[in-house]
Amino acid sequence: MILETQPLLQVVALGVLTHLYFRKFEPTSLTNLVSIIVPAPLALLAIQKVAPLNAGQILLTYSVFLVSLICSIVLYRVSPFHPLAKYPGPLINKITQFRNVWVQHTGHLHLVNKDLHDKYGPFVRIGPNELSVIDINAALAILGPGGLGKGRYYEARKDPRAPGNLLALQGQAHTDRRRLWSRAFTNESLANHEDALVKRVESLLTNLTNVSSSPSVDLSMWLSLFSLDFMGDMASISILSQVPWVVQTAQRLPFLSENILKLRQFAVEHGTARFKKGADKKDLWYHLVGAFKDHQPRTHSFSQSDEAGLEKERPAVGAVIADSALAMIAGSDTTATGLSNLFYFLMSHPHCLKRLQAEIDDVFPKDESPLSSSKHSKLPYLTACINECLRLLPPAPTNGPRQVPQDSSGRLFAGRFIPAGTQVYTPIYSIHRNPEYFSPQTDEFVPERWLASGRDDADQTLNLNAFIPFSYGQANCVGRNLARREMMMVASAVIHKFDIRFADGFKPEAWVDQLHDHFVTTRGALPVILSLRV
Ligand code: HEM
Repeated sequence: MILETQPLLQVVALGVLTHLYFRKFEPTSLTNLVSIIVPAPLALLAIQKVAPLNAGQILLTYSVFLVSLICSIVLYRVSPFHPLAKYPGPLINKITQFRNVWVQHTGHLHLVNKDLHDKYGPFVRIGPNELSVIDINAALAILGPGGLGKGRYYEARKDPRAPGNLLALQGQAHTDRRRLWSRAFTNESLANHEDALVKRVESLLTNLTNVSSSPSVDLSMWLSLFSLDFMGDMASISILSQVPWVVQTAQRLPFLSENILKLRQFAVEHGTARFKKGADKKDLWYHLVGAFKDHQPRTHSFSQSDEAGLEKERPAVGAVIADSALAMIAGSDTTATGLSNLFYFLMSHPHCLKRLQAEIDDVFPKDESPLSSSKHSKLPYLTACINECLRLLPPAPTNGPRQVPQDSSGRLFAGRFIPAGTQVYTPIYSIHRNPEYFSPQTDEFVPERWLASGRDDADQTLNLNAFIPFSYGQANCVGRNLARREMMMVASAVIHKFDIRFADGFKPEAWVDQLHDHFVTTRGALPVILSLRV
């Protein structure tokens, strides 16, 4: 025997003790983890004074230690003593996060999640310390005022070298930064953004007209270019669509990938230039930085701003640049996905497209420009189509999780106790496809369900509270009104100007197959044929 029974039992005990320690002080980084796991068995061997020590003994000690640590963790996670034990879910998910990591990598998280809810019900344990909740009362209480804040999911996505953007901030810091963002999306501010929006929609129409003689036009790509350019206008970062990797980044978006770092660098360069130049329009940047009263270019270097004097604390330049980069990603890709999905649904349902085109023609007769938000309220069927599209294919399908504070005694939501430290997902895709909230034809594109005239049937269910494509509560989508305005304007303008159908040979199912959930949705090509209307 290379080690006696008693010393081996001590190694087993060390494995179990290490697990107990991890339960109280969860390692937050690999360095943290390794700095405990590597020295602990060596320290024990030193205490045991095993001599002479050889490689076999060290190997055995480490193996026994790791096996005991892992067994202790696994047994605890599946035991009735685990605080989430009463929640149903697949055994593998209770034991490890690795399955989720893999599923997330494949881009099918939203689909797998929906299957789990279909099988296990509205509360599912999807990870050792993770719950997914589609009971809308509980979900709204979790996301809404007095609910839960963001947790370790967002921490892990922060770049330690850069200041946090709005998405990554929590608590008072989030509230303070959000106040600046909100000013950029009031009705008055939206009216100020109208010119920039109209200009970009016009250039989209020109570009589509130029390529409309081709046998196939990738509409998804053109919508990406449009939304990137428009967000570039808003965030004061110009000529985005002429930089190919920016488009690639927006279309693929793995967090903090090489392209994201390049994007940040790009944002820093352009943001710094804008900062020096000053503001001549009231775009998003203007609100994040603060207004320049005199519209004069700056002649000296600033590290901080807020000349409007609306804030007690001036926002730091680095934070404004970080938020600017966030706007380009959060604001462009999501809207382009929403619009692409809308066209996909309309082309798949020609009778809906026909009805919509009639509505648009009615509101904007032949010689009238459709580029006016003031008439959007006269387009109820378009609003219904957009709602239905955002319901069936929400561009942020899983939504970011919230977390019960680690140092709390747990929280109660809709009568269900959720223990401290639990990360809670409120997956939008699964909520929107729950027949309890939307039926009949839950999985079908039926815009009529959103119209009062289509809801005569007493068997129809439309739970407006359960419609949360922009999430809900204090950290919901701050740009939602702008996103809707963009979608309304682009859709009405394109449908007003073109007849549109899938390109020959394109299989529409391929569109949905290529939608991947990577926090926001990534997508493939949408080949269409455009014919100018006479
Ligand atoms: C159809 C288009 C859009 C959809 C479906 C969408 C959806 C969402 C969702 C679900 C969230 C919550 C994420 C979370 O809690 O983890 C969010 C947050 C956010 N969205 Fe959007 N979004 C869209 C367009 C926009 C636009 C145009 C902007 C403008 C810049 C924008 C800026 C943001 C920002 C800054 C946040 C973070 C808010 C915060 O943490 O307080 N989004 N969006």
